[in-house]
Amino acid sequence: MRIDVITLFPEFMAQSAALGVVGRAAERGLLDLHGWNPRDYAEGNYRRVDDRPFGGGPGMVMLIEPLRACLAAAKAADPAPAPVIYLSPQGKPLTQAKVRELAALPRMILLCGRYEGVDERFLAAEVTEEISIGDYVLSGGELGAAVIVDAVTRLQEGALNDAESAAQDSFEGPQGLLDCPHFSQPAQHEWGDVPDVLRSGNHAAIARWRRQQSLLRTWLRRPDLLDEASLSKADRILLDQARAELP
Ligand SMILES: CC(C)(C)c1cccc(C(=O)NCC2(NC(=O)c3cccc4nocc34)CCCCC2)c1
Repeated sequence: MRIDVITLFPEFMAQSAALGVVGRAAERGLLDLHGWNPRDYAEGNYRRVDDRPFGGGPGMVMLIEPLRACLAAAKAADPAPAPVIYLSPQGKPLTQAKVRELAALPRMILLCGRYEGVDERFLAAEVTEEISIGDYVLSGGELGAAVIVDAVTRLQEGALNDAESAAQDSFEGPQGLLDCPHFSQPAQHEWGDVPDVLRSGNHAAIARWRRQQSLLRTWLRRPDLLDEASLSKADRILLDQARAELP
């Protein structure tokens, strides 16, 4: 998949895509990531990319023309059609379903805002959709772009090895439940012992315990992710039992 990121800080994107799974996928040619800096397309000797907002108020606004020229250059770099996605607090919340949809595309262009944002006329004319990674104040859209690059790259065929794929599947699960607790060495520790079932070698009991923990945690911490109506009978019994055992 090709991803072009329009950002005043292309080095940020390069860094965040150089490590781990994403870095490896890029090496394998599964991800073709390009950064484009609107400042390289700004006219005049000051190469302005921002200016003061009409109507007054604090801060600056990113100008139309440098973004327009920068986007045109990015589009021209590859014949494949690409949605132009603006990372924005006004966007639709990013979900794994959306990540799967984006991961299936041949290409996408991500636009990152800085300052107070982008001239609305550019958004109206050039942006396909707006996506938000969460409800908090950020300094720029680059972290949102990095989130999308990571989440989408993990889903590229061949990006994950078998263990990583299994982990991804467990995260994504049929219902998208929260993860169960994880333990490793030592079995005994001053902060507690590993639950006996995990050391029992009884794989059915282990799978049951993990499922029950995921169900219980999702119900306790993120009931919005749990659609109890669509739970299987077995899952409903596991959850009821776990709730009954709560102190
Ligand atoms: C949500 C909240 C608190 C009500 C809110 C309300 C109003 C403004 C902001 C805010 O943060 N403005 C700054 C700005 N943020 C983002 O780009 C951004 C923020 C959050 C999730 C994102 N996902 O992608 C991009 C995201 C970066 C500089 C250019 C203008 C946008 C926040």
